[in-house]
Amino acid sequence: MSLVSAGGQSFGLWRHGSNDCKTRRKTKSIANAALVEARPRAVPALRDGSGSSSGSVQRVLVAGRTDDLQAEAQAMTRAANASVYSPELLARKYSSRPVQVLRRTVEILVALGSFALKLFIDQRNGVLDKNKRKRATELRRIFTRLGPTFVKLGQGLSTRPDICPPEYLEELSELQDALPTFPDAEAFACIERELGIPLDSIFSAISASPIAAASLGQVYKAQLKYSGQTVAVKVQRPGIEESIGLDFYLIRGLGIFINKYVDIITSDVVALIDEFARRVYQELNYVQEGQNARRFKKLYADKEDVLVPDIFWDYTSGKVLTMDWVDGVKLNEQAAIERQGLKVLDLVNTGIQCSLRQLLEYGYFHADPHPGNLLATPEGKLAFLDFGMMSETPEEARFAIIGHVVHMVNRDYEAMARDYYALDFLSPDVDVSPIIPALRNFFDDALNSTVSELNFKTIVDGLGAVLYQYPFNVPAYYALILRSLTVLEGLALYADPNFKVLAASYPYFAKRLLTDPNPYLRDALIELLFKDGRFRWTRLENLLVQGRKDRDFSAKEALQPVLKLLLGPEGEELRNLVIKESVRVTEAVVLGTIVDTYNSIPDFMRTLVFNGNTRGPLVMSDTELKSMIELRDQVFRIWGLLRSSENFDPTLLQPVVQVLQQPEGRILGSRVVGGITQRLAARLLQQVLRTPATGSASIS
Ligand SMILES: Nc1ncnc2c1ncn2[C@@H]1O[C@H](COP(=O)(O)OP(=O)(O)OP(=O)(O)O)[C@@H](O)[C@H]1O
Repeated sequence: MSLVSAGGQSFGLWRHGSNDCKTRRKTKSIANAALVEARPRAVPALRDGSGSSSGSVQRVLVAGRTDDLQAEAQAMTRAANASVYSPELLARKYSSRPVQVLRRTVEILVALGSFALKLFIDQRNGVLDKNKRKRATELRRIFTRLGPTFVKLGQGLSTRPDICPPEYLEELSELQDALPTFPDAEAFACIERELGIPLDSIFSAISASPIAAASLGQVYKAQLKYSGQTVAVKVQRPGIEESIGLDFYLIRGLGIFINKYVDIITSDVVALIDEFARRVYQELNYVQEGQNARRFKKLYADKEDVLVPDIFWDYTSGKVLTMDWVDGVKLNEQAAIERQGLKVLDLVNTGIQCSLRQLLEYGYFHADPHPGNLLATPEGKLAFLDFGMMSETPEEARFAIIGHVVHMVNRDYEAMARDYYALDFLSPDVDVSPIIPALRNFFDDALNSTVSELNFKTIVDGLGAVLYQYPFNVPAYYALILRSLTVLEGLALYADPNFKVLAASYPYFAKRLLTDPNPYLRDALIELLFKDGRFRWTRLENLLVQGRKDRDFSAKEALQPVLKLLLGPEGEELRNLVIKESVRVTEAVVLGTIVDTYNSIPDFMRTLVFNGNTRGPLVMSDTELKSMIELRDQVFRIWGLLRSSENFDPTLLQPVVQVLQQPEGRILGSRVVGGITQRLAARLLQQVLRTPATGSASIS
């Protein structure tokens, strides 16, 4: 999209702007004053400068931040009259406008009524399932025709597997950027009105038409006059508050009717509508969106492969948002990305890692990561756009989600079903027992290979199908999480049909499990590592192999939470398990060494030393010996994994030494030694007596 010069005398663009020359001259001085202050990126400019001392750079940083805060405060003042959702105000307003209300009611009823009629006919003809996809496409088109409220409603429904069948979820998730544009003249007039400055004072150039038109606004590319920086300017659709206000008034009326007369719907429909409307109104306040972007950037853009545009507060208001222009290609334009020498899968991986941190670490996440909002920059960074819809995962739910994945890996369906209380899916009075067989049915089939080989969408659809049949209430944040990851998986699958989101996420889960001191995660780790009183070394090895793939993995933190528990008052059960396991491992190491030594002796020496007996140094079945050697090798491999980690620190073992030094530990140590001695003594006795064992070990 070419830029049109906005500054020159010969320039005709201003015809669209303010017609009042006097007003323009008056506002120009305001503009100049504002421009002096408008330096959101002053810091890099100074860093490039003439080698100022670190002290002065610090002072400038602080000054830059203060300027930014002031500019943000001014933007907030400009947005002070942004509408907030008030059902009472809407009721007061529209009860006195019956014609307008009637016209829109008929429009909506005709569109949705004809759709409902088709569903009714499908049901009578027994083709409801067969026509699902077709009807879902029709519903998407109807929502697009009915305008922004319904596009938003459709976008919202597309995240609700508990309400919509999968075909509808898929179709409705395509409701993006689907609306027609509005006249540029109105957009430019809106910028001038909102910022109180003529367009030519702000921009030296601006695209003559929008580069994108989305549900609530359209976006222009422009160049800032004071600095020459290229920016994106999002301008809200004129009259949008009016149109969504009327729609919400009507939809709420329907909700009141449902609450009163439709008994099969037990949820409070009006409360759901109010919550949704509140979110949409929040999206209409672009200052709020700018603040979301700033918070998101602070939390996640510390990684060099993530980019979040900076906001230019001086040119931002409730209806105008000015931010850094991001040069990039949408993540679903794979050919264009590859032409730049970038790999889609690398970018998707960055997206997945960033999403996991959003969802499970800070709990503050981008709730609308559709492909249009994710760009690949020429430097290979993943840029996030559109911070209108953000959501938060409550802290308990973050841990419960990780636990749920662990239970899924373990195929512990009882625990999975119980998780739904912690996840707030089910109220505590609901009996989970009927859900367990449903979960088992689905996952036993789906998980017949390893979980990491499983398609994320298959799991989501399967869970969705289970949730759809039971009295679940999926909190909005959870539905949004699923959507975020499904979107990323969908993008990855274009590039590599074998890509698995779970496999890509597992290193993060493994790292969190191995290192997070949160008691819930520590217990989940213990649960994962011990089953039926046995330590599962394969699980630990797998976790370490996976965890090491995560960039933030620190070997010295691995297992620390569990080691600490070992010493604590709550660690009794764990201590017993550890003692048993220590005996097993020590025995494997000692006997393994004996076997190795035996094998290293030349045949003629063996005959001499063992007095003609070549059956081996131990009386043990093949299987027993094999599993013992496997255990020993596995323990060595795990040790090797830890030692070869970059930041391995021998003090890692300090807690173990501490355990052994403390009275509690000494008891533990003596119990270990006692256990080993007993086992070795038994072996020795067996050896001496040479009980003829079936299939005794042939060692080679
Ligand atoms: N900073 C930017 N740099 C480059 N392009 C941008 C920028 N911001 C927005 N765009 C373009 O404009 C499009 C619409 O922007 P955005 O998604 O923020 O609008 P919206 O009205 O909030 O959309 P939605 O319907 O998803 O809520 C984006 O998909 C992207 O193509």
